[in-house]
Amino acid sequence: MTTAHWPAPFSALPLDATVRIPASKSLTNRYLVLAAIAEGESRLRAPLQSRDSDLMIGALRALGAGILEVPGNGDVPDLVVTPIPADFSAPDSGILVDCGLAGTVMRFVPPLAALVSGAVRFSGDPAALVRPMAPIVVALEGLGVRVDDGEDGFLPFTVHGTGAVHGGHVQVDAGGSSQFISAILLVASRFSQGLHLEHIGESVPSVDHISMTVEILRSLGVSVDDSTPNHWFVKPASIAGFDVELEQDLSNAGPFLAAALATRGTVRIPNWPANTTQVGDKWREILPQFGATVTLENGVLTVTGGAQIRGVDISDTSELAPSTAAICALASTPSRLRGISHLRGHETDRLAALVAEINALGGDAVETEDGLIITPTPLRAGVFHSYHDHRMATAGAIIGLAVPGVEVENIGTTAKTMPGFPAMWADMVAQTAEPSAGTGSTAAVEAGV
Ligand SMILES: O=C(O)C1=C[C@@H](OP(=O)(O)O)[C@@H](O)[C@H](O)C1
Ligand SMILES: C=C(OP(=O)(O)O)C(=O)O
Repeated sequence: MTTAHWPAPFSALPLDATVRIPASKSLTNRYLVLAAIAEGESRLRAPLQSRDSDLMIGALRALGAGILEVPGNGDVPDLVVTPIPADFSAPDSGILVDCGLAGTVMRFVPPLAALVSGAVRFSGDPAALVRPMAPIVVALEGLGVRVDDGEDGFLPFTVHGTGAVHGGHVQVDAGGSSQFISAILLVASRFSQGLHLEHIGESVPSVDHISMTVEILRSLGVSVDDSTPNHWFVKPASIAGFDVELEQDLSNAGPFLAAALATRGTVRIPNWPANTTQVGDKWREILPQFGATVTLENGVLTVTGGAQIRGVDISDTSELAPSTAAICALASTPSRLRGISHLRGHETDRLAALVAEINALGGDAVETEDGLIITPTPLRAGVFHSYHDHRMATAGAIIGLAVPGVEVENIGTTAKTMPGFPAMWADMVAQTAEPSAGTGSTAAVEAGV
C-alpha cells in the first residue's frame, strides 16, 4: 500500500544491507516478443512481474500468443509462451493494445502487429501520447505496412497488418530512442526478404540496448550483421522455442547501490552476472567515479560509499541517468551529465523534471542542451514529484536517504518495473536500523558541503 506522498526513509547510519532485485524489464520484454514469434513453446524463468511486463503480456495475448504462469524455482512464476499461430487474424472489430507508458511495448509491438492480419490499434497513458513514435510509423510504412496515425507520428495509431512483411531496405532516424532500432530488429527474421535497417540522423542513444537486442537474436540463431556503423542486416530465420533464465535488472539495482553512497554505507547485490548485455553493469564504472569502492567477487557486487561523494563528468548514462543525477545532487563538488538529450522523450521530460525537483529541495541543477549540470548546495525537506516516472520516484528515494523530510509523490509509479520497491527500500534500511521516515535530524551525506 502506498500513499500519495511517501515519506522517504532517512538513514543517519551508514547502511549495511544485502538486496535482491527482480528481473530485467528489457530482457523480459525482449524474450516475450521473441517467444511470440518462435516456432515452438518457450519458457521464461524468473521473469519480471511488473506493469511493463504485464502490458507486454497483455499485448501479445491480444495478438494470439498463449502465455501461462507456471510454478518456478523461486518466488516468481515462470512463463510458458505458445507462439502466435501463423494464421492468426484480428477480429473485424480490430484489436486494442494498451501500451501504458512502456516504451518497450509501444515500440516493440507495432512491428509484430504488422505480421498478423487485421487492424491493431495502439494507445496508452496520457504521458505515452507525447513520447516520440514517428520513426516506428515511418519504418513500418517503408516496409510497406499501412499505419493510420493521423499523420502526427504519435500514439494512438492503427497498424493494418496483412499477415506478412516483405522486408528489405528501410531507413529510420533513431536519434530519439534506441528502441526504434531494437523494435524492427526483433521481428526482422520473420520478414520474407530479411532486413537492411539503416539509421539516418544524429547518433543513436542507449546503444547498449541495441547490442542487447543483437546479442539475444544471435543467441537464438538469428544472423545479424552490424559490422557497418548505422546499418543492420538480418537474414530470414525461424527461431526455435527456447528456455531462458532472466537476469535481475541491473539498472534497477542502481538506486540501491546509490544508497551505499548516500549513507557512506555498504550495499551488496548477489547474483550479479559475470557477463551481461545490460547497461546497468556500467554501475561498476560509474560509482567509483563518485569515490565509491566497488568489488565483484563470487557473483556478489559490493558497493561502499566514500566519506564524501565526488562530482562526476560522464556521458551516455541512458536509463541510469536519474539515479546518477540523484547521487550528483548529494555530491560535494559539481557534476555534469552529457549525451542524454533523448531523456526528454522518456516517461517524462527527465531533464526538466530532475532540474525542477532537485531545485525544489534547494539544489542547483541546470539543463544544458544535452544533459545536466548539478552544483552542490545543502538540500532541505520537501516533496519530490515523480511525473509517473519510476526512475524519478527512485531518484527521490535516494535523496531522501540523506536529506531528512523528503516525501516522494506517487511512489507507486515504481510498479512500472519494480512493484515491490517501497517494501524493498524499507527492508534495505531496516537491515541497518529502524527507518525514521523523513524525521531524521542529520543528513547522512553532507550534501553541498
Ligand atoms: O530497449 C530497451 O529495453 C530500452 C532502451 C532504452 O531506451 P532509449 O533508447 O529510449 O533510451 C532505455 O532507456 C529503456 O529504458 C529501455
Ligand atoms: C526509458 C525507460 O523506459 P521505457 O522502456 O518506457 O522507454 C526507462 O525505464 O528508463
